[in-house]
Amino acid sequence: MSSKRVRVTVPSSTANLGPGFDTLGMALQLYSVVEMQVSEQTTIELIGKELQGTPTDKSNLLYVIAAELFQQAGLAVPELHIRASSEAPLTRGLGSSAAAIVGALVAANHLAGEPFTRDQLFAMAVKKEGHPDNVGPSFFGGIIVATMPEKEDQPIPYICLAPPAAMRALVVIPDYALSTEKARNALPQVYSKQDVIYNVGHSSLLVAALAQGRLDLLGQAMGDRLHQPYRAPLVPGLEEILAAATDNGAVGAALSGAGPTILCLTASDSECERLKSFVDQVMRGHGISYQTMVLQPDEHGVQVEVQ
Ligand SMILES: Nc1ncnc2c1ncn2[C@@H]1O[C@H](COP(=O)(O)OP(=O)(O)O)[C@@H](O)[C@H]1O
Ligand SMILES: N[C@@H](CCOP(=O)(O)O)C(=O)O
Repeated sequence: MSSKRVRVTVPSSTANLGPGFDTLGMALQLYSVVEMQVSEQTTIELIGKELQGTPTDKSNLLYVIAAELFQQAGLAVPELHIRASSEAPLTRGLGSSAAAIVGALVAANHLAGEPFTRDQLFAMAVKKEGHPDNVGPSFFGGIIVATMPEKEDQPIPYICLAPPAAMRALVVIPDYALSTEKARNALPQVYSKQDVIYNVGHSSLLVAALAQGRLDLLGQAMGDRLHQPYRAPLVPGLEEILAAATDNGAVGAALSGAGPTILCLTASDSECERLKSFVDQVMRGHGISYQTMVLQPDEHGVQVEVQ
């Protein structure tokens, strides 16, 4: 077991990108940091306002995930000093839980002497989250197309695409929380054939458009009928922004992850000001306070430093 301190930096993610429910996601330059070191006693230090209210005992997600990794490696679970921070707000649809899981797995794997490969860690993270679209970008960076394997013991099949160079993400982050669990519970159990065909077509077109840098097609390709219509009642302003973002400077728009953050993609930084004033009008109309950030895609994924 290593006695060194490991520092892991993990990008946030915006999952689904509209029609790619549970299968598509993009990493963003908005980071979580997890530092971990074997210690005599477990202490969890959470830095910054975003992690306020998160447990600082052994029920903390970071500790739970690290402990599970040591157990799976056949090692005794050590006491740990964990220090963490998050630039992304939690429960907003920017993949904070996925980033925490990835950060804790990678840090603990390092302390344990690297018993697991990157693909095994990815599979462990996917098992925890239940879908690969937010943990994939946090691990690998860029745009990830992934699906669940046919059999449980098979590796997660994925492809990583480089985001189109000039593309920017304007994220509209409301000041209220919406847990992924609640937003998943809003979805139906069964879909019509037409809606399934609609999403297969849109998701396929979206992946091809992103691969070829065809930002002009995103507005159409980002249409979705599997989750956004059912989550819209939980996210005031979503319907209006999805309907008119492309008339106001965006090349496409979607609910980010399970929401309530709304993602607007633009072809350059210069389109963002016009888009911000449109978003402001919609959100004020609903009396929702929010913040916006203009983010570039992250292309590196998780980064490890041993100190
Ligand atoms: N750095 C962290 N440390 C501990 N728990 C975390 C951390 N980041 C996220 N979480 C947990 O993940 C939950 C948010 O997950 P979720 O509802 O899926 O929203 P998100 O869209 O932000 O991933 C938080 O309420 C918290 O329990
Ligand atoms: N496909 C999932 C993605 C959840 O992402 P998160 O960032 O909200 O955790 C879903 O839409 O439920």
